Amino acid sequence: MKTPLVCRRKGPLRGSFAVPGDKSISHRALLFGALATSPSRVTGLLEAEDVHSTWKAVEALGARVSRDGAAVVVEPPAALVEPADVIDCGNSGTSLRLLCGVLAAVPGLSVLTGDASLRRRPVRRVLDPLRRMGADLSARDGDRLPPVVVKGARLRGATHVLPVASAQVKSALLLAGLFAEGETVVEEPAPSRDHTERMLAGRGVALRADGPRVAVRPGRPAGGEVDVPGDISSAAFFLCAAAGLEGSRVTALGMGVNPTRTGLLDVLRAMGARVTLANGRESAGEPRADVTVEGGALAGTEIAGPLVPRLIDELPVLMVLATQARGRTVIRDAKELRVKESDRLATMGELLHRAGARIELFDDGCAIEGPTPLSGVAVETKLDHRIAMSMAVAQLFTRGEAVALDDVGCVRTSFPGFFELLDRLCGGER
Ligand SMILES: O=C(O)C1=C[C@@H](OP(=O)(O)O)[C@@H](O)[C@H](O)C1
Ligand SMILES: C=C(OP(=O)(O)O)C(=O)O
Repeated sequence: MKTPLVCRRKGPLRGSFAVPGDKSISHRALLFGALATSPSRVTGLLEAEDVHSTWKAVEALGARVSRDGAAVVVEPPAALVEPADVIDCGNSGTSLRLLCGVLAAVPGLSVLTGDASLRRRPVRRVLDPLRRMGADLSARDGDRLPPVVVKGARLRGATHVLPVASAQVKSALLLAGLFAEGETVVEEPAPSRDHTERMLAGRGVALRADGPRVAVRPGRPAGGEVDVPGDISSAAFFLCAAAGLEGSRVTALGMGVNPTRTGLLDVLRAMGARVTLANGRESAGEPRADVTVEGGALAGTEIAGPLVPRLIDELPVLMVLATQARGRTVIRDAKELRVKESDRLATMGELLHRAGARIELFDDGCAIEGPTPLSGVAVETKLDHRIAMSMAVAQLFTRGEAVALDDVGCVRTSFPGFFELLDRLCGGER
């Protein structure tokens, strides 16, 4: 039995912080580096368990990944090789799904698995469209769940119309398209994060993106330099905490502000928070800025439609913030939350309800009526880092009561320094 972590911090939050590297871009920097025609040099890589899963996977496929001071160097093999063992993706859905697209074309047999959480997450969404390209994949429970077994095959391009917006599915298909004969087209119902498109196009791959439709032709990316911007999905916990706590002012330095990821900033503004961007710049095809959020009175808002893929991972902490806003916040079109590291709608719904929030759950979202003070709760984190961090933020909105987390190790998947940073921004008060 693990010792629970009891959160007793108090706001307001003040200060600036360097945001840890973007997880999505870090995965891609390693994986695309392994497919490249020359070495890549990555700075600002997120050092967290999910990214280390991709790191180990590309090594198993023949890439050499080494440290050079603060940089990570990826030396690609002449061609990817059959892995000698099962590839363990740990808790990382991005690693597993993107690798399906690559391994579909690697000669030999590969097996992808993960922890108990990842082995409950759906894979048919990548298996079915990859099969239409000639790929040979199968999975447990009638092709529903990992482990996934892949036999490398000759692939042909295809046009895919995705039923849900998913950057992981889109990326897996575009990666398979690099090895396929002819053109591969992916169309989404709404644009999801476009880091794959930016990085591949920036490295000379023949890729055209036109709104929610992306087309790619076969080819290998060139190597190159990637300076990974800070992850808005990690900064979100502090930006939301600051927005809801009067007297707060925090600045996230060097945060990625790719428009396919900044739904959170739009929502904070719509709720009445003051959000300002300074020092805007671009590197490796990705915009970044220093983003300041100040706390104040908030109002409820609506989150639905194409906004949802632009903030999908921020919804658990936005649910916490909604409990502090005056009026009703409605979240719709977010059924995807049910197939993340945990069923995030059910998990957050139950936790916030127990903490005293007025919350009604729908199949694809929820309605939250605020403001309500929260009370302390015991949290089962269910191997879900975003639940742990969201509930640590929830504690800041209690009247000093503690939130107890059964497991804090899960934050290492995306944000190993989370609790230390929370302490610092809260002035060290516990
Ligand atoms: O492509 C990516 O890097 C990611 C895509 C999203 O998942 P879906 O593609 O399942 O929406 C997101 O939730 C995940 O954290 C990272
Ligand atoms: C859903 C997430 O990641 P993944 O799908 O890569 O496990 C996340 O980080 O919130």
